[in-house]
Amino acid sequence: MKFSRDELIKVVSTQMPDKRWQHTQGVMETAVKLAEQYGADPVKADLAAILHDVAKYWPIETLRTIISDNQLSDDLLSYNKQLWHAEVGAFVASHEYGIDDLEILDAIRYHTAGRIGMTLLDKVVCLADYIEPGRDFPGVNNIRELANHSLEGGLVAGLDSTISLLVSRRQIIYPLTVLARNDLIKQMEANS
Ligand SMILES: Nc1ncnc2c1ncn2[C@@H]1O[C@H](COP(=O)(O)OP(=O)(O)O)[C@@H](O)[C@H]1O
Repeated sequence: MKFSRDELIKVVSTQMPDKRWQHTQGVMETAVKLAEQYGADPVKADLAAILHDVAKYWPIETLRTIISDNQLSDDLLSYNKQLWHAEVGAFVASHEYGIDDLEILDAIRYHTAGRIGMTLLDKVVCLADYIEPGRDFPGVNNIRELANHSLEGGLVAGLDSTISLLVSRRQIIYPLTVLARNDLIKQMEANS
């Protein structure tokens, strides 16, 4: 079944604490602005942002079951659980909320890890997740500043901050994020 935007907002907002819904609203606002600035579709950016964290607070065993029962990218299951909600979010958007636009589904799926060959919409949603107004972590203002001038530059700085954090905690890095970062740097070099 297809949901209206208002219906989506209602069903998604009830699946997370207020604070996370506020974050989602910040991502909606920022993703639309970035889409307008960098030539992505603002309507798709808004929908992907509404849904990006829909599964963030689902029980971890539910996420694991959905990923393994539906043959979603199950290499994810041997990496950080924090990555799982993005894959499940795309699945739920498609199977429960009738989103059939692959660009929107991919932007949800890759909003945390990134991927090689990120689309404009992937980049917008992933960067918006780093810099929405409610975010407050060391270096966020630098990422915001870079994002004013370059979508890829802002995103590389965002991914670098995640990679640095993981390195500093000696945590295992899901390699797709490193590949995404390298690919964005290549794109920037090719365009300079
Ligand atoms: N490549 C990766 N490998 C392992 N963990 C990762 C990777 N990328 C992101 N993460 C984890 O996911 C977290 C960010 O997930 P995100 O959905 O943006 O959550 P939040 O919105 O709560 O910051 C990071 O802080 C890190 O712990």
